[in-house]
Amino acid sequence: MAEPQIRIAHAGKVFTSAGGDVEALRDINMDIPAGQFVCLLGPSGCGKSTLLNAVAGFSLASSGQVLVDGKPVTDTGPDRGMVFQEYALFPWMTVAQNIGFGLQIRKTPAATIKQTVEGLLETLRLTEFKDRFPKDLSGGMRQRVAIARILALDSPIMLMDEPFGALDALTRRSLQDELLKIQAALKKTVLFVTHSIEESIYLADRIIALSYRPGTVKLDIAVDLPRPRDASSAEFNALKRQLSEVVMHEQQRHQEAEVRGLTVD
Ligand SMILES: Nc1ncnc2c1ncn2[C@@H]1O[C@H](COP(=O)(O)OP(=O)(O)OP(=O)(O)O)[C@@H](O)[C@H]1O
Repeated sequence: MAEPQIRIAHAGKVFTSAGGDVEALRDINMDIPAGQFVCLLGPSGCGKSTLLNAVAGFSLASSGQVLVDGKPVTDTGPDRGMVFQEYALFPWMTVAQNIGFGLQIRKTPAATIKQTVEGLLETLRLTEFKDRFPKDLSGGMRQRVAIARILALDSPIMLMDEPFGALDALTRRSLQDELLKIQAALKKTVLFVTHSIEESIYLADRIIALSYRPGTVKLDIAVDLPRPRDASSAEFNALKRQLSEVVMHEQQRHQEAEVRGLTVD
């Protein structure tokens, strides 16, 4: 069998601070093949962002292994592009400049940058906004720019941390659909963090639900429903019920821990 593109083996993460240690992740194991769309699901504080950051190389695992294409992650890299919830765009650059920035850093020839940026502006329906600055865009458009920016670098892996969490329901659905189209066309591997059960079922080939602190893999399931997925179908709702039970249970542990001011182990 082919090597997985991302392998996480017995990974753990402990944050050390003056107030004491926080064990955010414990013994996380998963193999993700190239081209798979994986949603990491769980309530606030279960370690979803911590796990994504360990794959991105922003903040490394404190134990175990995180491998990308067989190599341990020790730093960020061009093979992994990240999209955050808050739109991490450069406010002083136009849409087109934001999209082309990574290529400019790589010293890509200007003609190639122009061609790539124009193609992405079209794919993400941003052409008429190319000369605007981020402050003059809606939230949905800013996230389109953020997606275009990592597509420009052609990273095979897209890491997305609640990218649509701040958007209204309609904009969110349209970006979800665009992302699915892009992923199907470009065969990217996507690791997508969300706390929305519905979003995870709508998007994912596979859903991995994490438990509340320390984050462990609570459930790892394939979603085989045909696309586009119908959120009102019986199959969709059966899966929603199954996942709700898991997530609600962890949410409850989170709330109890907050009330007691304690860490749940
Ligand atoms: N730098 C840090 N120092 C100490 N504790 C941290 C640090 N970063 C995260 N944590 C703790 O680790 C746990 C996991 O945090 P993380 O942000 O990964 O959760 P999450 O599932 O992404 O939550 P959310 O959906 O709220 O972003 C939390 O309890 C958090 O308080």
